[in-house]
Amino acid sequence: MTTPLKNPDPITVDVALGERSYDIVIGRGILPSLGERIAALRPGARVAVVTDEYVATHWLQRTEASLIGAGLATSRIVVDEGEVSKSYEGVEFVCEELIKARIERNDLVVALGGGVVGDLAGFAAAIVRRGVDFVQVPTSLLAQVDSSVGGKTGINSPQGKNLVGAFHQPILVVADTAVLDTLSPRQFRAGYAEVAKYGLLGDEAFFAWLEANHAGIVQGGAAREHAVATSCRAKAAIVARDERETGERALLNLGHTFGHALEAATGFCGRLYHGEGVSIGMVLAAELSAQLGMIAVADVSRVQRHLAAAGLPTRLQDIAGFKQEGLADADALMALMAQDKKVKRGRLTFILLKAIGQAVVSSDVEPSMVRDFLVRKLADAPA
Ligand SMILES: NC(=O)c1ccc[n+]([C@@H]2O[C@H](COP(=O)([O-])OP(=O)(O)OC[C@H]3O[C@@H](n4cnc5c(N)ncnc54)[C@H](O)[C@@H]3O)[C@@H](O)[C@H]2O)c1
Ligand SMILES: O=C(O)C(=O)C[C@@H](O)[C@H](O)[C@H](O)COP(=O)(O)O
Ligand SMILES: [Zn+2]
Repeated sequence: MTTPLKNPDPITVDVALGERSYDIVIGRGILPSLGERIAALRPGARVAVVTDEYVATHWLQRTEASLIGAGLATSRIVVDEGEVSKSYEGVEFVCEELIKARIERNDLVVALGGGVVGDLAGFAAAIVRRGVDFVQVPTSLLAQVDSSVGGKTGINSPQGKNLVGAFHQPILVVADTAVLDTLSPRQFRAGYAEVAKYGLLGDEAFFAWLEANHAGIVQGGAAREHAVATSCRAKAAIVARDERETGERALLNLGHTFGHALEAATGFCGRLYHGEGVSIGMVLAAELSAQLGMIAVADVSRVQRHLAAAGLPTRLQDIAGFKQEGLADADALMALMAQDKKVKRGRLTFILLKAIGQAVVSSDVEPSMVRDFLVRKLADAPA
């Protein structure tokens, strides 16, 4: 695939949810069109832009210029970067700032940032005045392919990941792929885990395309837009069929039962980013699937090889200091997994692989088997 000489037209993906339907608009250099797009949907609305300190440095002025240029009044709320803002303190701060700015029910919140800002601002929008509309302007790869779509919003509890939140769909998603040029290489790679997830859970051809083209996504150009659009189409289709995760949507949690427990065990900090936990979690899910006789061992190796080739951690020992604290303890990880939102009547639910591109939801795995599996994985890993 070659880089086009000039920007092609943006790609629009529809999230078909009846009266809560919205567009995801994807394209290089489309941030300046944000104001016009919002003004067309909500003429005269006042807009509170929620962002984090890093994203603000690069993209806040251009975002505000676009909004003001379209005749929209703006205010700004800047939070600390990182997972620490997805907290009770973080949501209290954003809610109080929205109220102080007199954001009314007919006004708008714009979430300008990665998944942290999207989840946090979306949750604040869901609860301030019992619900204000919001627009997602995702600025990380992870947010463009995953967190800005589907309406899961929320914060972490000290006891686990995303344990307090609400379903609140945005009214528009605007993903300017040029914005990803300022993302750090490690954060770019972490977001890539969620891209690979779509291939693994339901699209073998996309996974094979990623094996050949993942470097092009980093470089930018048409491969990047293709990866973002393919991921958004896959997520939009699942969300449209199962908005509230009563069944099929759980497939989007591939790698997350293990991954969220690892994030909690490492204290939601820079030691392990969400996408990195998902990468290790997807390899663990594939290995568990192989142990259950569901997937060929050669396919598990293919999963691990591709994620490692993309520069992602794939083993427990890839986590800095993993033998410390609760991380190297199977019982502590089991206790963290017991808080997973997919747990039903105390039973863990896993997303398992029958093949690359064929994931299934299972509540049939015996906890003792999972524990033994973790004990073995931890014992295999060198200190
Ligand atoms: N709601 C969902 O469906 C969903 C889906 C996947 C992940 N998530 C959540 O998303 C979060 C992870 O999101 P993330 O990986 O985007 O993390 P993040 O929001 O912390 O962003 C990663 C880092 O990159 C910086 N950044 C973002 N965009 C940038 C840009 N364009 N230029 C320079 N720096 C930039 C941020 O300041 C931050 O330091 C986790 O909390 C995860 O649970 C939610
Ligand atoms: O949108 C979904 O559904 C997902 O599961 C996407 C995940 O990538 C994302 O990390 C999500 O926040 C996890 O959801 P949770 O319900 O397990 O907190
Ligand atoms: Zn995720």
